[in-house]
Amino acid sequence: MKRRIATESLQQSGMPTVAPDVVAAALTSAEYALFAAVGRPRRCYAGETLFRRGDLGTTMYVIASGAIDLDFGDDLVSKRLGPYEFFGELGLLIGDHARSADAIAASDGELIELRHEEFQRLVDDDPERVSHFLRRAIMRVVLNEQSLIRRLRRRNQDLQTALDSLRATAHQLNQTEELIRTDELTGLHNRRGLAQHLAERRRTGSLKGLGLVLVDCDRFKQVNDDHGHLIGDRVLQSVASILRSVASDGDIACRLGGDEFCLLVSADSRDAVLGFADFIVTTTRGLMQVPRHAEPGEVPLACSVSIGACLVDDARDWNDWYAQADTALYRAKRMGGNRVEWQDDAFAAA
Ligand SMILES: Nc1nc2c(ncn2[C@@H]2O[C@H](COP(=O)(O)OP(=O)(O)OP(=O)(O)O)[C@@H](O)[C@H]2O)c(=O)[nH]1
Repeated sequence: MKRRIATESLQQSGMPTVAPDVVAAALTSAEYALFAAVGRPRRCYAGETLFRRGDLGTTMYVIASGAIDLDFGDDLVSKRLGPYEFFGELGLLIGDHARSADAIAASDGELIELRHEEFQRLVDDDPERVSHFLRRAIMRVVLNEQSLIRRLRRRNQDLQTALDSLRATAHQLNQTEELIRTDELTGLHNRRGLAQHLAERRRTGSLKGLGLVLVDCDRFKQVNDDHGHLIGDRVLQSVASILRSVASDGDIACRLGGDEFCLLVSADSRDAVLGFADFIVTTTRGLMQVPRHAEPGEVPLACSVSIGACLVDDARDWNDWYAQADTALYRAKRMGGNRVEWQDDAFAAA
């Protein structure tokens, strides 16, 4: 029954059909009698190692009683062989072959050892039976190799699947991290994103030559009150777009919360920082004047903004820079908004 199943599964797998007795791992009783007549009997004991993977060997073994475990290592399936089954035949057939498995006795038992001299006597005594045995032995090696290749392929596929799923998870994590540091409404960095950016710049020593532009919408509450929250959102998005258009690679535009934004830009002089700030104020002003014929009522595209600007002292931290820029922003608000104010470091310290 076992033999029939083995042949059927081979046919299903598209491999060449082989006679059932060729596939069998056990010797026929005639073969066993022949091998037993010339081989050397040997006792083995549970746990005894007959050979290790990689050992060179020229002896073949037939099991007379007991059981032997073959362990091919590398997570491959181990095999347990019983009476009449044989192993180690490649060593005998091709000479000094590196063993492909550990062979360990699973119980006490009897083995028949065959070395080259004994095998030569077999060939002389019964060449026909030995030739039949040889064909089987070779076919068994081929089948074992093919089954090994199939198992390795399957393992490879499993690994590939695991790798794909790891990649997908890493991608999702990246996306989640991106979401965590991004402001949902405007797509700018949020405070967390800004903090990460600053920590990274401090770590790499690249906080020199920066300017801070602190932006706050003027009378934004009124926009919400007059036109509703959705229009308010759109106005915030317009301001965010202007900041984004100014930021180059390495700069960071951020929504600090509500209607407050900031831009941290590469700039090594007051004029350079003021250039960015003026552009933002002028552009929001310009947007407020764009005619909106398609819109019912006077729905604003933007609102005016107040800006406080300063140069960043890399020996200090965010709280100091923010306080410095905020001093200027507060002044701009007090003066009616829609303008830029500058704050020197010395003035902040005073
Ligand atoms: N539409 C909208 N409104 C927001 C959002 N976040 C905060 N706000 C509103 O923004 C308004 C900010 O109001 P205030 O802090 O008083 O500032 P302001 O009205 O601009 O006044 P000044 O800064 O003094 O010119 C509040 O009414 C908040 O409810 C948001 O995500 N969307």
